[in-house]
Amino acid sequence: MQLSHSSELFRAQGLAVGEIGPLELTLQPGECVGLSGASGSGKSRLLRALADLDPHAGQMWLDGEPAAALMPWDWRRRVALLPAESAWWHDTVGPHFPAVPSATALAALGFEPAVLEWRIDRLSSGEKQRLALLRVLTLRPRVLLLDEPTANLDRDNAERAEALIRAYLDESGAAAIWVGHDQAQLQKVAVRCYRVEAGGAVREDQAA
Ligand SMILES: Nc1ncnc2c1ncn2[C@@H]1O[C@H](COP(=O)(O)OP(=O)(O)OP(=O)(O)O)[C@@H](O)[C@H]1O
Repeated sequence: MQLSHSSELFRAQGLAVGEIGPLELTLQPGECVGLSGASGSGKSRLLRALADLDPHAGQMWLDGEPAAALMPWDWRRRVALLPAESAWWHDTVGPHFPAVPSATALAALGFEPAVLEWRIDRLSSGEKQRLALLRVLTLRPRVLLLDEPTANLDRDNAERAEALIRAYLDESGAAAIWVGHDQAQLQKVAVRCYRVEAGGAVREDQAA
């Protein structure tokens, strides 16, 4: 089925993984929505299902095209997951980037270009988190799946990350789903919020 809502960027219909869901969600260009819930409620599993990384029920569309029409790797490049714990497999930072990030982009998260030469084993958890955010943005995804993207950051760096993500959504027309525990932050960054309830039901959070 092809969808023809001209301004609709993304749709998930009946998305469920195990007992988590179903999630009914549409995203417009530039929108960021929040996803919260108790620890272990299933937020990360839902993000992995949205990235088509794990088997799931339901259907998804991007720019009107069904997920099934795209190769899984192509879907994951367009609907890109920033996991809570990033993976690093080269010795230094630079080779992990599909395209060299600009000095401006690095500076936006507090780095000098020399960071690209740094060894991975010297990175702090917050440095890894900021660099992983820059890395996923270089893919220029249409939908960003953000799993607690500022959990390891101090307030200044968290605000820098929030501003960079907002600037990317505004400039590209992409959308984001932001998993977080900090309700004040979610209210600031998200246009609306969903909550994974005990038992796995996902509801729009009217209190947010
Ligand atoms: N492949 C899987 N199959 C079955 N259960 C799983 C699988 N992966 C994770 N789980 C379980 O599902 C539950 C939800 O995990 P998930 O990582 O999605 O929680 P979360 O809401 O993101 O939690 P947190 O806020 O602590 O990061 C956990 O109890 C976890 O052990």
